[in-house]
Amino acid sequence: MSLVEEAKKQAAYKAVDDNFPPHAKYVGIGSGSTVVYVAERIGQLKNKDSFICIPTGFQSKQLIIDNGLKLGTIEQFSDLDIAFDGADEVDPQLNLIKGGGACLFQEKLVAVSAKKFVVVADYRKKSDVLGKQWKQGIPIEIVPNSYVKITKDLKSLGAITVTLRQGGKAKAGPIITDNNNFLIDADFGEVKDPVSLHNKIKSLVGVVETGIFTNVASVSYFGEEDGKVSQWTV
Ligand SMILES: O=C[C@H](O)[C@H](O)[C@H](O)COP(=O)(O)O
Repeated sequence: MSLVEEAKKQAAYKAVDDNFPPHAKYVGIGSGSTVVYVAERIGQLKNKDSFICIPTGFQSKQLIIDNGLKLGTIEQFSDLDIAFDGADEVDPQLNLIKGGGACLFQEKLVAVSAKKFVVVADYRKKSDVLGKQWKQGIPIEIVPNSYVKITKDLKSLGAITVTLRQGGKAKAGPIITDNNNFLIDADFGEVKDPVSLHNKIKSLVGVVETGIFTNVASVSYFGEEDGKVSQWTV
């Protein structure tokens, strides 16, 4: 296992061990490569038949199924005891950039529905200020036919570059999210005021959600290069 992969695993295992409520009924499971180890650890719990897991997208649903956990939906269970998820960048106030894996709307829905939201990440995600480490831009989920208008609007708001994310080798054309939307990456450089930037972007017609998460995480676990796990809390 590579250093980064080991760091992800250590952070995820400790996050579950420290935070999983003994009598949890409803648990949110996020998306990405770090949360794979969260699902693995939760799948090792002896009482895993006593709670229901709520996914944040297709990959997350598969993780729940593959680890022998009970699956539910956010429509059925909208008050969660806890949720775990990864992040692309984390600042010391626990503002986050998320959506590098094209999931963000369902992730935010699950995160804000949980009494406690725990972030799991490796050492590369720590940052003084959002936008310093994660150079790809702020992921923004949009309704497909609004992309031309929103591209212009984001530039007016100060975006340096605005890119309609492509599906890569496996798909000619833009990536389609789990909610059948498009995804834009807008580079605003270093984001000094994430709440204000989120609010401005969110007010544009056609924007479904932004990948700026503020005032939602209460603790973040980071797997370090030396094999230890560090924590930031607010
Ligand atoms: O869209 C993806 C999610 O926001 C992920 O949680 C985020 O990209 C972090 O993923 P990873 O754990 O693979 O770095």
